[in-house]
This record gives sequence, structure tokens and C-alpha cells, in this order.
Amino acid sequence: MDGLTGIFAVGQIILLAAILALLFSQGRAQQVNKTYLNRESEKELAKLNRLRKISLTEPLTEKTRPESFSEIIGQEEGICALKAALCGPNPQHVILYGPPGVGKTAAARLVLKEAIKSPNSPFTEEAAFIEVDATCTRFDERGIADPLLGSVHDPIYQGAGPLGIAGIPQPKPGAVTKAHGGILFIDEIGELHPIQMNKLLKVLEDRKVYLESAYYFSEDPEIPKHIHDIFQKGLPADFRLIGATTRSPEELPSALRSRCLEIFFKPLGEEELWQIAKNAAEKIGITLGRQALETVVRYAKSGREAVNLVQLAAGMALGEGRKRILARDIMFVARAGNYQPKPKIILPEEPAVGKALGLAVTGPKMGAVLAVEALAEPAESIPGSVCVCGIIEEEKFSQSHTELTARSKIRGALDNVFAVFRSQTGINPQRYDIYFNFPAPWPVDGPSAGLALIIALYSAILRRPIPAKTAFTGEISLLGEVCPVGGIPDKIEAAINAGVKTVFLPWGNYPEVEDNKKLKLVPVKSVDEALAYIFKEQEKPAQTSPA
Ligand SMILES: Nc1ncnc2c1ncn2[C@@H]1O[C@H](COP(=O)(O)OP(=O)(O)OP(=O)(O)O)[C@@H](O)[C@H]1O
Repeated sequence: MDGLTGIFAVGQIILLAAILALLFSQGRAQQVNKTYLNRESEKELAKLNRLRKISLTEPLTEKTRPESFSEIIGQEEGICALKAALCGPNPQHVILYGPPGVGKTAAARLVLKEAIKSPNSPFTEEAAFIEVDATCTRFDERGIADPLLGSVHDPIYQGAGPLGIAGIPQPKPGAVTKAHGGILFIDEIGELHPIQMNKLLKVLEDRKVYLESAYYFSEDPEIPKHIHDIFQKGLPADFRLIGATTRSPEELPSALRSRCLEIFFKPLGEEELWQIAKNAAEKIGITLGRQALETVVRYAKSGREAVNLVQLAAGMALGEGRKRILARDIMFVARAGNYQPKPKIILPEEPAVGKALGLAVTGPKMGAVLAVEALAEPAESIPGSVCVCGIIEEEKFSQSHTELTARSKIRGALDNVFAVFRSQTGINPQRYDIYFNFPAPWPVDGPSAGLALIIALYSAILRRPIPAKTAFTGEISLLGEVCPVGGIPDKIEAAINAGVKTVFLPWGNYPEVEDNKKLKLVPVKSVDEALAYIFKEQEKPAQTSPA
């Protein structure tokens, strides 16, 4: 018995010694490991600090970035609306629409500072401005990673740390929580994945984010209090959203649009691009001659392009020891960057047969002047042919899951034009071979070209010249009425920029027109009236401002 006890005791001692040896070797291994990690970390830190000591000069893009609203050129209306939306006591969510590079991001970045200055603003000095680009917000449908909305790091994942080892899920706040109390700016919001868009809408509604995890149990006493709190009450996400997009409003979900104030930034005109280029050159301490500015304006389609041209040309000039940018520097940069000169409509200086000017809208706040050419020759056989170039022939649209195809609106307008022409003049247009051409850089559509079309047709068949620098907009009905159309303010602005001197427009649109001295506006109720004023030179009282 005693012998057995002795053997047992010896065994216990050996076991204890083995356990102690194991623990010791583990402890030592950990110690070695820790020392190794510390040494590696120090090396990496030293490398990082060396990198941080290296710094290049401030990029020219940074130097030319607008620092106040007054430096954002040509967007006074948009900025005024943005301030109204965000600088008052009840800030609203906003969507900024507009073509690329016209100052949307620049304005969004400045508005929070402006709002904080306002005495009754709910934004405090600490309010955050968080910027996210929807084209690169990645997410995982299981909610493992979502830098926009927040995610949960579940204990099954590697690197879950002490909480993970203890089986505790860890919530990670996303940009919506980081922006709490401030502004979340989502650039290119139109590109947001539909799943994220829906989740974002829910956050806008609740003003908090609810996170979920299969590893969360509300009864688990091991889970720390703050994690219970997050899973049960959600993470705070009370911010104001500014979304910016180059898409048109119809392409954005209506649920988002209905929650936001929609603000449109306009494409920049020649004078504005001129000013932007001039300011950019001043900011980087270089001069830009008149010819160089003219070249910038010819090639730049946006504020960003104007600034980019100046910056690169400045690099060239400085490289050659010059403090002045020449037109040839801009030309070189434009050619190297494959910039194409902007299509520019050349207005006829003299009255011309068969050449009318139409007014179009190519997007939100984007008006354009386009030429409408018509040629008519007596046909060899009746009916004569009709040839139309430069228009959209057919339109496709979906309705209740059905794909429909319709004739384009301009095709319909053409049919009305022939019918009205015949009833107005008694001349059968089928006795002619008729050619229409729209020499625009994009395919033309819409019923508002009706008035320009009938004027061009009348001029071509009756060989009557159309007055120079005169543009027409208006839909015509089968009975010859000139009906109201959309986009009048933008069309008028485009007409002024192109050098048009007289615009014929529908009487019904006249009240929308703002007072202006740069253009003669002639409102008409019928085709008959328009033809009379243009071709029979009847006196129409000139009106330059709405009655
Ligand atoms: N209206 C403007 N006035 C002054 N500078 C401008 C203007 N528009 C653009 N710029 C210049 O171009 C740069 C880029 O503009 P910004 O990022 O604001 O354009 P954006 O409309 O947000 O374009 P995107 O839709 O491509 O993001 C600005 O930092 C500024 O230097």
C-alpha cells in the first residue's frame, strides 16, 4: 500500500514538474514573441516616421481649391439654395445635381463652416463633415464590412481579439455614425448600390443604425454593457445628408428624392470659365495672357478642366523659367490631354433661307442653341421624299414591366409641321423633296423644335430668308397653336451666351421669363402670328420683359 502511495506521489511530482516546464516554456515563448513583435513594431514606426519627414510642396490642385463661397464662380443660385437648406435652424437633406467639375463638392465642403457661424444652427463647433465616395464604398451583404453604415465583427473571424475570444460580437461604427451631429457628404450618390441605398434611407428615417449579429444574445451577462446598449438602442446617426451626382433626377430613387431638397448646379459658361482660369493662375502666382485665357475657354468644359489646364500649363511655363502662361502652353496641354474644343454654334450674320435656330435642353439647367436646316426642291414624283438627319428616330421606355417603343417626339412634331404648313399656306408640302438637318453634336429630340421646324420649312419652300440671330422654341399643335414648353430660363440663358438677339417663344411661357435687357423676347400664340411677324414684317411690339 505504502509502496503504491509512494509511486503515486512520485508520479504527481513528475506531472507537476512537466506542467510547470510547459508553462515556463510557453511563457518564455510568449516573452520571446513579444520582444520580437516590439522590435518589429519599433522598426516599422521608425520607417513611418522617416516617411512622414518627407513632404513635397502643396499640389497646385490644393492651392486652387475654393476656400470661400465667393471663389465658386457662376453657382450663386445653387449656393444660395444650399445655404437656405443647411444654414437655418432646421437643416434639410440635400441632393446636388450638375455636370462634373462645376463646384458641387467645393460648395458642399464649405457649407458646414457657414452653417456653424449661423447663431440658430443646430450644428456645433465640433460638428463633423464626413466625405464618402459612393463609387468605392464596398460592403458585404452579411454585414461583416460596411464602412458607410457600420458593421459587426463577429467572434468567428480571425483577429477578433479578446472580445472575440470571449465570443462577443463587436459593433464597428460606419460613416453615418461618424457624421452624427454634422454632415455626411456622399459624392456620386447615384452610384450607391441599391442595398446600401435602402439601408441609408432607413437610417435617414430612424436617425440611428441598428446592427445585427447571430452571436448577440440579449441575456448574455458576459457581453459588456455598451455592446448591449448598441444592439438594443442602435448607434446614433443623426446627420444631414448632402448627396452629389452627375445623374439626372429621374435616375435616383424617388424615396431618396422625396426626403431631400434638390438643388441644381449649372454648366459653366465662357465668362465663368474665364474667371475660374484667371483666379487659379492668380492663386498659384502666375500670369495668364488674354490669348491663353481664350484658349482655356475654348477647350475647358468645366471648372475642373479650366483649373487643370492652367495648372499643367503653369508647370510648363515654370519649367522654362517663365512666370507667364502663353496660349501655346495651353494648346500643348490640351493636345497632350486629348481635350477637344467645345462645339460652338456659329450664328449666321445675315438673314438666310432655310436656316433657323432652335433652343434645346440637354439636361438639368443645360440649355443649348441648335441649328435647324431645311432644303426643299420640287419633287419629280408626288409625294416627294422627306429626309431628316440628326434626330432620334424611336424611343424605348418601360411601363409596368413592359418594354414599349414609340416614335420620337420630334418625328411627331414633324407630322404636325407638315399638316399646319399646308393649312396655313394652302401649299401641299408633298410636292417637294424635303430635307431637314440638325447639325448638333448629339441626336435631337422633343416637341419644342416644332416652331423652329415650321419656320425653316416655310423659309425653304417660299425662299424667304429668316432674320439672323433669331431663335425659336415652342411645340405646335395640329391646329397651329404654339404651346408652352419646358426649360425656358435655361434656353434663354443659352441663347444669350450664344449671341442670339431675338427669341420667339410660346405666349404661355412668357410669365416665367425674367426681366432681361440682352435679348428681345417675342411671345406668340399661334404659328400664323409667328409667320406673319417673321416673313411679312408686320410690326410686333418689341417686349424685353414680362408684362
Ligand atoms: N464653379 C467653380 N468655381 C471655381 N472653381 C471651380 C468651379 N467648379 C470647379 N472648380 C474647380 O474644379 C475643382 C473640382 O470641382 P468640384 O470637385 O467641386 O466639382 P464637382 O462638381 O463636385 O465635380 P464631380 O461631380 O466630378 O465630383 C475645384 O476644386 C475647383 O478648383
